[in-house]
Amino acid sequence: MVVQAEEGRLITSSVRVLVATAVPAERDAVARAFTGDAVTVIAAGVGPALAAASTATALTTAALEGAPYGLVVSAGIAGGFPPEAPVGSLVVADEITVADLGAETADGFVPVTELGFGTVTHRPPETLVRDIVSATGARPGAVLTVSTVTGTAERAAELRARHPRALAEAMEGFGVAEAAAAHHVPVLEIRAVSNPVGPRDRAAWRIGDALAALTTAFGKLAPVLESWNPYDQ
Ligand SMILES: O=C(O)c1cccc(C(=O)CC[C@H]2O[C@@H](n3cnc4c(=O)[nH]cnc43)[C@H](O)[C@@H]2O)c1
Repeated sequence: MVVQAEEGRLITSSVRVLVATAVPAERDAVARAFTGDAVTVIAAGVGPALAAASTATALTTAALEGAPYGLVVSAGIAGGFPPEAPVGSLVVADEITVADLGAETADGFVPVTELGFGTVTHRPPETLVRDIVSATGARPGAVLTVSTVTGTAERAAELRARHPRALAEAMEGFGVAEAAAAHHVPVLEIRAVSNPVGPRDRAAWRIGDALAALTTAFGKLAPVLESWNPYDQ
């Protein structure tokens, strides 16, 4: 709920929230937690490019209709870095960092920012991250966005060496955050861990458990999101 003083009167209005998941199963898991129309949940597609395009389209459409979103949330399942983010746990991003946007050199990976371009990190509002931690028990930390799911212990170790605060990796957060930034709208990323980041074992992914954790988390989040004051960042 936003409260604004205008000519001596108090105006209250709810922030409209857009939640962007990757696939329909994630969308349905999140949507199950909400009633009413303050929160819209979309399946924006897999990977940062499609997630960015879908999110930007939804934001533009809402703005043109005169009902803009005030908050964007990237949500879904993710790989968790053990031992901090075990399977079934919940993670909230205090930074959303793209891990593979840059150049490979003889001296190792160089992020695009060190090449003089763009950005590699978006930071969600601190107060909101804190409130989400309190409401859900989620662990706060860096969530990485990758275009290729990690499949070896070596790659997992390399990512953690470059990003010691990383708790999880997924494939959409940075794309969703770029779209939100283009619209000057704050962004969050919330992930339920379905698998460890490391050697590929797709059959071992606990997708059902992670989707259930997502529904439970968003059930606890509903009042937090609906009462958030964007002026309190
Ligand atoms: O097959 C299903 O029923 C199903 C249900 C929900 C989601 C899926 C996905 O495959 C979603 C892919 C989505 O998950 C994220 N993800 C999960 N684990 C990882 C990981 O270890 N590394 C990177 N991304 C991961 C990612 O955001 C994908 O978009 C299937």
